[in-house]
Amino acid sequence: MAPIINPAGKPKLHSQRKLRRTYFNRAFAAIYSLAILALVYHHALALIQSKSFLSFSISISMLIADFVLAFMWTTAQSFRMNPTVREVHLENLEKVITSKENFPGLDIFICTADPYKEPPLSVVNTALSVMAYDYPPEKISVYVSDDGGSELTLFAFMEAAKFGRSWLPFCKQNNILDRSPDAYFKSNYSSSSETQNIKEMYEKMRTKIESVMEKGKVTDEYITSGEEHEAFTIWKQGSFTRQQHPSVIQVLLEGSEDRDIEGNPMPNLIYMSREKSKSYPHHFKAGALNALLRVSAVMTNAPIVLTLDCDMYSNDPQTAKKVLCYYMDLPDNPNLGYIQCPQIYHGLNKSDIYGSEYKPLFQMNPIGMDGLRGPNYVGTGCFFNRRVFFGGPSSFVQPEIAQLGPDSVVNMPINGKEVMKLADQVAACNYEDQTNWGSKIGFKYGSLVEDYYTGFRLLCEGWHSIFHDPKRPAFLGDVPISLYDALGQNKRWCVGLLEVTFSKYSTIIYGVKSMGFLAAHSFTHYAFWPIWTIPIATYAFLPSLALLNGISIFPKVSDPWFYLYAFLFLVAYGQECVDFIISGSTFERWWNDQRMWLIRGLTSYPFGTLEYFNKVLGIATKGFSLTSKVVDDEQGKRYDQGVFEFGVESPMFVPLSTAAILNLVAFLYGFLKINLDGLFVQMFIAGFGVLNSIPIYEAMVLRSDKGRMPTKITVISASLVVVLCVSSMFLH
Ligand SMILES: O=c1ccn([C@@H]2O[C@H](COP(=O)(O)OP(=O)(O)O[C@H]3O[C@H](CO)[C@@H](O)[C@H](O)[C@H]3O)[C@@H](O)[C@H]2O)c(=O)[nH]1
Ligand SMILES: [Mn+2]
Repeated sequence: MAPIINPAGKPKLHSQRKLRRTYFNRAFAAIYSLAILALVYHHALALIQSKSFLSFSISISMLIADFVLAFMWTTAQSFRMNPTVREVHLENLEKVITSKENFPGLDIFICTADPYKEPPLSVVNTALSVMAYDYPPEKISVYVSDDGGSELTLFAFMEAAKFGRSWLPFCKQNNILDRSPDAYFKSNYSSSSETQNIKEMYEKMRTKIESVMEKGKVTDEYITSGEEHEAFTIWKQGSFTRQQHPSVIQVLLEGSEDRDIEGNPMPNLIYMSREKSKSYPHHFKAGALNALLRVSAVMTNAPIVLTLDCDMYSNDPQTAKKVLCYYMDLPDNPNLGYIQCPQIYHGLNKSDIYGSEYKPLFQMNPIGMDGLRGPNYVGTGCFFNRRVFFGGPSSFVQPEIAQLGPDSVVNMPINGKEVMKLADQVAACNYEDQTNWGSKIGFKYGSLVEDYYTGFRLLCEGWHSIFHDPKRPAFLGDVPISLYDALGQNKRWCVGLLEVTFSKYSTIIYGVKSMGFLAAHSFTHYAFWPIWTIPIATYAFLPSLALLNGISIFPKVSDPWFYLYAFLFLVAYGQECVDFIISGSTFERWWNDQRMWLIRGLTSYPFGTLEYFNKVLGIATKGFSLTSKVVDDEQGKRYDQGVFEFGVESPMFVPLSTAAILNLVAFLYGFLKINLDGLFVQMFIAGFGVLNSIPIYEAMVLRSDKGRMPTKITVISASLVVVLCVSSMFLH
């Protein structure tokens, strides 16, 4: 293990600066806070003056809704107080690291969990893209964790190991930028006999992998050596299932022996599927990552660890070196725990209808957090200092066996008996019994957003993190392409976030104590994400229902208080929009992002909250439902055209459609009514709802494709609107 040191008198490897808008943001926040105080006063007044039970109930509902909005706005200001951007000076790196031997080792973890939801071919592409990093290959080890325990995935990787011997030298000699073969062959590369040749090899590999996928198992005709044959025998024993099987660890490439077709060393490539048993919890991805930490410690124990999801391939071969520009400064910054690259996606449709880019979450807010303690960990594209997994900077937690410690030096062949035996032992399902794994050591257990939770805990322990967001994205990933998938993912996040919110490591108490007010508040903003459902649902239903009953709940246009509402709404929305566009997006994408925020407020946020409470009460739990990465052709086409995909009879769509219909009814009613005095704001809100709901109406009425709104949902929702309207009439 090469030490990460920085010789004195070093050239500058990276620099940072505060964004110019910082001061504007701060002044602005002060003004907006005053407006919020005025609103509180206005609400208090309304509450005191309310004359009936009904008006009191309405006032208190609006007060709570606005309180939550104000709370979320306040926590979000932490992202705006000290935004910091960084730049690396890669050209100076070779002045600091003068020979290959001095590069620190890099262990890369790739997680996959289901060959049918995460096609092995694309996992292979991810692996090849990082195996081909511009970095000494003898320093790279790629570990693939297969929680699906699938021979199909192992087979795909055996093929990848063979293809890699040609692919790596091809990339390096031709200075290819897209080192995921799939991305490369989809780009407009210049054709030559060499590229033809390599493309043919890729196609051959692809056909093989796909036909094995179709068969559902690896039959003898695909096996070329006795060694391979032996590797698959374990699956042939009848008792092997994905929930119950012994660990499988296969070294597919060994750097010290295997060479590419040009005779250069290859990186290590290791396939592993940790042992699974129904009687032990496996902790989903966090469990997989901890098994990876241990197995890699036994084999290579590199000081830098990169975690990657199977659907996030490397888009820039220089990334590992760029990251070194931060790591080499470690002596000056001994608490640097991890370097997070943003999640950026390929294949988004032009206006990103599902807001899948999550631009604020993945690209804008981390800049703000970087100026505080550092960005949150987002599960993929993150380079860790291995040491962070063993306690805080000044409180080392010793693992149970010395070989797992960050300072242990491995000098045995990774394929040797001794190493393999130990690897098997640490990949066992009962290995973590009575140990600190998941609590004080490794990735933390207890939340479905193991990434957010682990990052938060690490920063609380005293580590810092850095946000690395170069112009050419370091990694590119897949997005969910149906509304149901997008919301399902968000729902899982909500469950995970609430698990943190209500744990003893809550961001508001433990967080503030450990990392200070502002930094903790950036985490609090996410911890409370699901409560956005309160104001969104209130605003979706209450103003419309009141409008239908002729009850005015906002100030008249002629009332000076009206301007307060107008200011609060326009300015908050305006600032979000401007920030969005400044950070390189479009108005259209911002519009869809805010629409998805509203949609989540009626779907994944409340349903995630429900699921969380079910889990607490011990009623059914879903666990980690994977986001599907497989694209149905028709569905893909609709996505590319920017058409919303409903299709599923999900209960989540019921509140959404109900609100959409109600807003339309209220808006039309208001339109026909002549005397609108005092109802303008409610008309505006209903109209805003209608504008946002256009794709929903289309899906209910105009479309006949498979992605339309299921009739059942439309009927239930329409009936609910009737019920709501009638019962509200009885209330006053
Ligand atoms: O039991 C499991 C479940 C999942 N995974 C892997 O976890 C990754 C993320 O799963 P995915 O279904 O793609 O979830 P997303 O919602 O797209 O992922 C986001 O949210 C997760 C937390 O909920 C983070 O772990 C991810 O990094 C982040 O990209 C994938 O590589 C899976 O193979 C496992 O290894 N084991
Ligand atoms: Mn994913």
